[in-house]
Amino acid sequence: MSEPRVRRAEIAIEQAHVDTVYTRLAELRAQAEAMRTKGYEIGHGAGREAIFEQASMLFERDMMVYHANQTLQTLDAEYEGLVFGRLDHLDNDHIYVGRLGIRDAEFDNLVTDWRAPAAAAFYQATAEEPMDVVRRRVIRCSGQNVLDVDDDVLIADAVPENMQIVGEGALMAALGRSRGEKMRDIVATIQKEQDEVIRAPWRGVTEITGGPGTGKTAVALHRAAYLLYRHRRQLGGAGVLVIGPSGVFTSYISRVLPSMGETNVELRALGEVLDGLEATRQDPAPLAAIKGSLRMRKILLRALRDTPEDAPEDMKIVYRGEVLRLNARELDKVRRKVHTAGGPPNRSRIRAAELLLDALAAKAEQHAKDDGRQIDKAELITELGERIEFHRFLVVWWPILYPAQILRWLGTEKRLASAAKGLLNRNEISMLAADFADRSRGWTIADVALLDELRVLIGTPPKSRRARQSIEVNPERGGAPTRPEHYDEYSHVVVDESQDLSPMQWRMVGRRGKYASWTVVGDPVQSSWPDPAEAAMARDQAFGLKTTRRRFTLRTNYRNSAEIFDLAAKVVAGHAEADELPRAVRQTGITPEVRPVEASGLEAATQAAVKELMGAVEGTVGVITAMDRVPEVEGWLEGLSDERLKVVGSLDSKGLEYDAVVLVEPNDLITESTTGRRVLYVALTRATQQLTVLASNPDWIPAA
Ligand SMILES: Nc1ncnc2c1ncn2[C@@H]1O[C@H](COP(=O)(O)OP(=O)(O)OP(=O)(O)O)[C@@H](O)[C@H]1O
Repeated sequence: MSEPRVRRAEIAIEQAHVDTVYTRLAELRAQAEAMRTKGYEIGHGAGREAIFEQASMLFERDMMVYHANQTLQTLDAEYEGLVFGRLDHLDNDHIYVGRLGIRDAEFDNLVTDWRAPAAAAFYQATAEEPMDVVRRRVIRCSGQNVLDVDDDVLIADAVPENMQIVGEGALMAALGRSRGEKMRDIVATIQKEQDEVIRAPWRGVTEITGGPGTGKTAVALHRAAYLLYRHRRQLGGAGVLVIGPSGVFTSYISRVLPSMGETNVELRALGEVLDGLEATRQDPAPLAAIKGSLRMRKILLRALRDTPEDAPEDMKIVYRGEVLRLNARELDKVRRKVHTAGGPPNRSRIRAAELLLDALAAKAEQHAKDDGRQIDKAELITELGERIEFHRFLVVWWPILYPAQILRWLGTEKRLASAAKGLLNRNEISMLAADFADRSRGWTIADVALLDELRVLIGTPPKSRRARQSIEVNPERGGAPTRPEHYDEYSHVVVDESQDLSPMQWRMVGRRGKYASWTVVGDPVQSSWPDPAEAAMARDQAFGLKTTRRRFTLRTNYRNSAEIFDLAAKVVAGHAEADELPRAVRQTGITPEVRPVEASGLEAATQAAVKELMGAVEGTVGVITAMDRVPEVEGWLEGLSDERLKVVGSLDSKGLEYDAVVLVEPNDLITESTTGRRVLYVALTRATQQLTVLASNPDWIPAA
């Protein structure tokens, strides 16, 4: 048979199996629906039964509804091709590999879940170590239709006569395809070096390093799905948290886990880790460097121990006809004494009241001594402690504190200078105070870590502490748990772009992973954080005492064409060891264009380049520029609004990718931060197919 006919015949064979799978899926769905309905009926009968029977019925109902909902959720996930692989073994048997395990009514396997041990050979078998696999087939589907098949032969001598072989490389085909707005899963083409990371043990800390486009993010997400599948009992209940650099990034990766049927993973951007906040704004580099450093912890601690802004400066109270008075210095002494005990202020008001009463008693004793009298101290404390005016004083002198309020106080240069003595210089103090004083633009991403630190330092007032609930499982939401505020019991935490976390951010994330194992993804060469040693220390503290640490390095760049990556590698040549740069596997024959442009002609040149690239690629086009130029460049492109087009600042482009990129003024990226070349390297490695650089100054590219 000719190649197209063989291909068509093989597609038809796989289509028949895929049809069987979908028919079975519909049956399973109907069964789960029926179970849910039955569950609800049990609940309705409960009114007429004895109390203990009611309770057990309600429990049974909840469990049935919960399980039915979970099954439906798994079955209803938006699978982009439920079946994607087939392994033909030496013993002439074969299995299908898919996003979900499915058995027929006789309990025979129709599809093996990709995470099951039996499917491991799909990713691990090679011609050198074929693991009894003769042919590995990738099946490409759109919905329920098989579009194509692609084979690897692993034991050439064992191919039986009736076995047909089709295709020339599913991986290359997948890499060459145009990109949409959201990242896709890679279950069908996970490579061996990636599979080892995905299936590494769950305990301890797993570090994944590697250059741009090596699949670190993809691998970390598939690892989360794998761990939940294999260790659901240990990890599922407490939950998995995935931290990414920005909301744009978490939105970009948001479809990957649901497409594998995994909905019980929380994705949070660094600006959203603290409940109730969604910060998206980046600070300019010098401010971010201060806000992220560990010096801030000391500053915050001193700030919250300072006298609150509206606190009264002295206290007067009448006891048995005599005025007892505490002046500012005496009150300060009491305040310091309360803080010396080290408790969070919002939990220390009782202690503050006790010490104030002690100070008042000491005053009364002093007066009495001067007059040659005696007083009963216990009686005084009881009587004054019950007085309404004492309580009125206490609530303003020792108010309940709020994190945002403390940062606002630091907007006063004098207050900040006192809290930052010996830690910040005068320039830094003015810059930071001016920033905290101006709240008109909302919080920045770096502020969120400060607010979270303050939340813990200040403590929860006793009443709201009591109101904290444990995890509630809501069966109506398909089992997705509603977690209490500031939940900190995740069983596994994934941190992406970890090279950029500041020490204060590591502290914030560490708080959520006190009991967790970790997967930490990063590339030091792409770092925009200026003090890696301090960040490494804070990171190690976040991991706690966990001793097992394994590290994997991915070395193949699957995103960029080799031509694009060659250019990117040049700009970090002096900032990276040769083995820190990955190898790009795909040649396109299209070299990136570097266009010299007059600064005055940038607008027109950007519009022209964008139009060209929109015509040249099918998928997304990203325009990357320095952070503070984003609104200006957006203005230039207003007339071209198109869903495929996005303007993004350098720091916000981390982790993203586009079919084509227009990079506007690379020199601006270098000068906007202390790690400018590394940020430029990030920007240059976002394109899968085409890159155009518009530069009014050639300094950004080192001379050959
Ligand atoms: N085995 C694979 N099969 C198909 N596509 C892959 C594979 N590995 C990676 N990719 C694709 O390569 C691109 C880059 O992957 P990813 O974003 O995970 O890389 P990264 O290492 O996190 O990059 P960066 O450090 O630049 O953020 C993505 O489009 C991803 O889907």
